[in-house]
Amino acid sequence: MNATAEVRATPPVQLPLLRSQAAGNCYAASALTENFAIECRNLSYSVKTRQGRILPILNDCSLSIPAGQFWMLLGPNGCGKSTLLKIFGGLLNPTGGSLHVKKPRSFVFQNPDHQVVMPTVEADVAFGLGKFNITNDEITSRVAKALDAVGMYEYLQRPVQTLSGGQKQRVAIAGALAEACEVFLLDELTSFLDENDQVGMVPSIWKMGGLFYKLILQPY
Ligand SMILES: Nc1ncnc2c1ncn2[C@@H]1O[C@H](COP(=O)(O)OP(=O)(O)OP(=O)(O)O)[C@@H](O)[C@H]1O
Repeated sequence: MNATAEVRATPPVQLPLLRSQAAGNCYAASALTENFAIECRNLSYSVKTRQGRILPILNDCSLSIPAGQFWMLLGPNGCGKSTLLKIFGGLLNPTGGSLHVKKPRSFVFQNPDHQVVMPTVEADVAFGLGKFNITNDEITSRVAKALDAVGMYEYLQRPVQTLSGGQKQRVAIAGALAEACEVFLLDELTSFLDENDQVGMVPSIWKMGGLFYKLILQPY
């Protein structure tokens, strides 16, 4: 991904279209601030191939995402959206540039099979809450609210292996919502959902996560 990637705000918040900036331009001189939910400057990421060649994947990516807003990053297949999101989620380390992401943050993978791991829907959504110092009642309440937000409350006791791909994706989203993180990172959140559900999901997440900062990445 280079300076051609676009970041667009999605409804309900309308924001001007931004473009990532080339290295050495407006961001080069100043330090990152904590004013943004996500901010990166001149970020790069490369991998080493089996032949020992350095393969650049991200090159000079700069963007600033304000807190409390819902953003979508659009770009063609293979341009580096997932890689950038994984860097924001702390799953990959950038090889260059600077980065600030508010914490805690939660990440929803493109493929829910990589995320939905517990035997039942209820257990899966509650899984990530084990790391918080909260009561069982609070866990039950958060699980119920998160499942309600994605239209899956009635599936509370369902074994996850009986769910469809789209239902699993909803459960994965509910798991992230239940954690009530500062930054909410969704990689192609609607890839397993049908057209109607895609339209409905964004407002549901917006409503549930009104206090969250969100970033969604999808191909054109
Ligand atoms: N570990 C790796 N080794 C080699 N190439 C990689 C590696 N990780 C990513 N790539 C390549 O980097 C590019 C960006 O991949 P990425 O998954 O970030 O793209 P994307 O924009 O999310 O694509 P899509 O819209 O198809 O999901 C692709 O060409 C991919 O093949």
